[in-house]
Amino acid sequence: MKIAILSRNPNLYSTKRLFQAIQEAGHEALIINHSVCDLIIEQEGPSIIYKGEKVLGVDAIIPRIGASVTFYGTAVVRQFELMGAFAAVNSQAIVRSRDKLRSLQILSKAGLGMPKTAFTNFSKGGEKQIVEHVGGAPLIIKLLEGTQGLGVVLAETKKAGQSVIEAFHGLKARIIVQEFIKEAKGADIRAFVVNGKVVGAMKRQGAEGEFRSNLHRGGMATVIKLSRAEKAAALGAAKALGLDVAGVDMLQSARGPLILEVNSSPGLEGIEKATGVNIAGEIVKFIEEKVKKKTSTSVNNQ
Ligand SMILES: Nc1ncnc2c1ncn2[C@@H]1O[C@H](COP(=O)(O)OP(=O)(O)OP(=O)(O)O)[C@@H](O)[C@H]1O
Ligand SMILES: [Mg+2]
Ligand SMILES: [Mg+2]
Repeated sequence: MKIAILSRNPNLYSTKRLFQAIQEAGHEALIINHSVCDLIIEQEGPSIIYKGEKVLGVDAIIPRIGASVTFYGTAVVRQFELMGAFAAVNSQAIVRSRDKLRSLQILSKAGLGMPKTAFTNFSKGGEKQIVEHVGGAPLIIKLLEGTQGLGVVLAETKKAGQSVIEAFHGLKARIIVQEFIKEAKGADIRAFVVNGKVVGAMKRQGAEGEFRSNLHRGGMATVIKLSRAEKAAALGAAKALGLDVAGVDMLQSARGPLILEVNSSPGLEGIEKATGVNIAGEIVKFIEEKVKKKTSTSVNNQ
């Protein structure tokens, strides 16, 4: 099988590990920088030109699309899908998961727990009311498309909350406002889901005095065994968003696990190092299973 990793940086831990896992399983591995692919769309069918040559014979792709290139990256994933390649993460699901608001709407419809969240259309003068919607202070304000913990603010008082909302809206930045989950104590849980199974889980504890647990913000990761409810929440979230490979972030609260967000290109370094699990290998196994099934159904249908 020929499996391509869509990644802009071949030196990233995740890219290197996936490359290695593909080769270890006896397949041909290649890395394609999606940001410099040209997409050709014509009557004879879709094709991709990469470094001056037509991309041919790719059986499956593993998209690793950074948040800043979601639009172009997902167009490339879609093109591969149209060309018949199996995508470990579906293009529509990536788009869905990138929008925090849309994801939370879908997760709430699926009956999953989450911090109470409010969204408003730059309402001038309505800041006080938004703060009340989520139960007053302390509260969390986040940019809709932030990542690595940047653009997440904790407001300790109602007044501070209102000013931050005003400031973001003044800059025309879209935000969500959320109840602050105190019991989480600056920690969150990352469950790594592959093909309807939790293949690894870690708890990330924020640095001293930091409410954000992101590893990029100095958080520390340790392996954790999930409760039954946490496992069910992680699997439910990945399923609701249509992601076969996902990093589900949850907070532990007095009312059970609360989903924060679901990542469609979750990093492998933190989770593999914390758990010792060969997560890259699990992703390759999943692809093998899907592509085999696809080939056998097409034979059966002939
Ligand atoms: N409602 C909340 N209550 C308590 N802590 C929170 C809340 N929301 C976020 N946090 C903390 O802040 C961190 C960053 O928030 P979140 O994951 O939503 O942002 P992000 O910038 O998208 O991060 P990522 O890099 O994981 O995409 C969380 O991991 C968690 O530790
Ligand atoms: Mg995020
Ligand atoms: Mg997060």
